[in-house]
Amino acid sequence: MAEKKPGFFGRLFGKKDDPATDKAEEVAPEVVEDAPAIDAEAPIDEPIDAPVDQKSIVTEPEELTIVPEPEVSDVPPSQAAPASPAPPPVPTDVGVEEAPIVNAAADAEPPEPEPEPEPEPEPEPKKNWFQRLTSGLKKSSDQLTDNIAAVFTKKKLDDETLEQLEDVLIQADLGIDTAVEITERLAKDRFDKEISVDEIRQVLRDEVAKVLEPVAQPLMLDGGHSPHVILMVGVNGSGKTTTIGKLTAKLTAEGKKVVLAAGDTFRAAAVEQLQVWGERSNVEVITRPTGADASGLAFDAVTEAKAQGADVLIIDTAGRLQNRDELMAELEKIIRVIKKIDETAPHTTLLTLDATTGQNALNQVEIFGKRANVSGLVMTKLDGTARGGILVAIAKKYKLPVHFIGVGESIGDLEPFAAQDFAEAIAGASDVT
Ligand SMILES: Nc1nc2c(ncn2[C@@H]2O[C@H](COP(=O)(O)OP(=O)(O)OP(=O)(O)O)[C@@H](O)[C@H]2O)c(=O)[nH]1
Repeated sequence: MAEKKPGFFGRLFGKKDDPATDKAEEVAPEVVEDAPAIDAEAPIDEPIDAPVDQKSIVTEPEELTIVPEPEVSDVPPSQAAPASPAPPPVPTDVGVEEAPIVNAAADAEPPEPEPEPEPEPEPEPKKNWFQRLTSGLKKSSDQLTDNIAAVFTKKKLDDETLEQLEDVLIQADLGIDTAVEITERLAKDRFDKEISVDEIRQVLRDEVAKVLEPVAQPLMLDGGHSPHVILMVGVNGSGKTTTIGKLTAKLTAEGKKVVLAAGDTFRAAAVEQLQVWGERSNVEVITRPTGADASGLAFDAVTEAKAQGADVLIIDTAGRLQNRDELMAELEKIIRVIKKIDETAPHTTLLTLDATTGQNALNQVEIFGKRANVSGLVMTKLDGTARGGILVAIAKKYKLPVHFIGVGESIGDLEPFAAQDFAEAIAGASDVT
């Protein structure tokens, strides 16, 4: 398992001890007043499963990246806390004289014994990051290995099995190039020989790791910029805002002063969602009323974050489909406007990709890459998808750095991308050498 690399932000910025402070009052008052009240129905509430203990973020940054928030509970609230037994019914139609208390007690049936309280279920042992990654990618790896096993009924590697194996790998979204490389390597080394599924998984793991290693790069924050501007882009629902929330928690835990900008000015709920994440890390969220110009907000946010001496400004943007030309043009405008203040900004443009979208993610990288000059990727929702292989195809084709992957909705479910861990998890090969 590759070594975890928390602390790279610290190394880049040096040990500037500037814990984020509550800047909520500094948001322009008229903006706060204009902001609509939080809608209890809004989907933003779903991932917010427990308030974050801010002290633990600041004082125990190492823990933050590893220990997840409690999972969103499937247990309905009624079961989570057993209700106290109902009080005995009070007779209302019996007068005091007609119902002598002593006799009533003597005649009464012996009281039912108190039901034994249900034993508390054993708390699930906390999974480490690699275990969560492996269980997140289980669907992908199970499907892959089942299909490989189905191909290798004959045990001998011949042309037919190689061809079938290639199909299986392509169906797993790994991409044609990687599929061909894997089968070619097998053909070269093992043609006409007996081979087991484990041996194939081993080759699969090694080849996937080879593709991913060059792109597994930590997010580098350039301490020379104040602030380092991160622009978050991607299609609707790909996980931009959630990733910003998780990333902010990491950065503030390292003592960085972070400011957020709610660039999705189309949807009040999107602004509120970012505000909730901002509160969790106790950072300021710059907002404008719904319908305001997103590039104007970006301009103000860079100006404001600069004035505050923030280390990092993260600008959220509205989700947009890559084939909507006018929306992509709006994104280009946001970037142009940011450059008016700092021509080197945005210093990082992160494209969030939803792993469950499969092949369409390739097209997203292509178009966002060209129009927004994407500098790095975050792949979200790798938990529970059978399509995790797409990251391999993207890495092979575009060679863009992959900084983080998300395997859940909670604050701790974002980790720097580690090629070897991913390769092992997707090949289901942690048990083969
Ligand atoms: N399972 C899982 N869900 C995630 C992950 N990341 C985000 N989500 C969920 O995906 C949904 C969409 O996430 P958002 O962060 O709102 O996505 P967005 O890109 O900001 O969405 P728009 O503002 O509509 O463009 C939310 O329900 C998140 O909780 C992840 O890694 N795993």
